This record gives sequence, C-alpha cells and structure tokens, in this order.
Amino acid sequence: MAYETQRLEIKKRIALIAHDSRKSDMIQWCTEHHGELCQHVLYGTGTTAKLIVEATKLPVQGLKSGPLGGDQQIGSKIVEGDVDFMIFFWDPLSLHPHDPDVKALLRIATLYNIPIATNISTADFLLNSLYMNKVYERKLINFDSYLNRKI
Ligand SMILES: O=C(CO)COP(=O)(O)O
Repeated sequence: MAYETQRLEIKKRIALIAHDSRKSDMIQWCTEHHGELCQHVLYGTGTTAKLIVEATKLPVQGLKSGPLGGDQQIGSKIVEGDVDFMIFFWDPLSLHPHDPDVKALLRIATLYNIPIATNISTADFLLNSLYMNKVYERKLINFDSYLNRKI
C-alpha cells in the first residue's frame, strides 16, 4: 500500500461521541481535562455535544444526534480531513438501532488512521501524548494509488 501524509497542526480537531450509558464518563472526562481540551477544536454528536457544553461550557460544535445521522457526519468530516482524534465511548453492553452507522464510523476512522479512544484510559493516553501539542505528520493511504490499482 502506498502512503502520503497529512499535516496535523498543534491545535487538534477532536470528535467527542458517547452512547447514553457512557455519557457520564464523557462529561467527567471532559471536566477533568477542560484545560487541555479548550485549546483544541471540538466537535460532537448532538446529545453528547449538548451535555458537554451544559456541564463544562467547552465550545463543542454539535452535529446531528448519532441515531439521526451524527455518526455519519463525523465519518464525513474524517473523510474530508477535518478530524484529528476521535474519543468515542461506545457502549459494549447494549444494542443500538444505528449499529451499522457505529460500525461504519469505526471503520472509516481506522481506514483514515485516526487515533481512536473508546475508553477513559486510552483517552487519557491520547491527550497526554507527546504528539498532542506538536505538529504531526499522519500517514494516510495514497488514494490515487488505490484508484489506479489492478482490478
Ligand atoms: O449515538 C451516538 C453514537 O453512536 C451518540 O449520539 P448522541 O451524542 O446524539 O447521543
């Protein structure tokens, strides 16, 4: 596979998403890391964003609610190169009507080499990474070489 790179600036663009049973974890995590998070650009699915804004006053730009297409909107932002990190506290104990969207988001984030935290400890490690406050060259699949592959 051929690769190219995408330059991530110091100010990162972070997507914040949590299923209902994980929203309290997300709010607590955002509260604890308010000082770091406020230095970055924040997006979130509708309900997650609304609850974070209410609880922390962090400027989270809310998209549609997950089951109404919010996961797909985050996926679209990833494809457009507008998301650098994803914190997605998904619920491993419940079924969701939009499970195909959840899978699609996790798939597209993996494909685009997006660092993904699905639990508090990984989110802590990401936020404390040396790369967080530096410019970072992220490897990306070279899509021209993909389009020109032999079929
Ligand atoms: O369902 C979600 C992620 O799959 C989250 O959506 P909300 O933030 O709107 O609850």
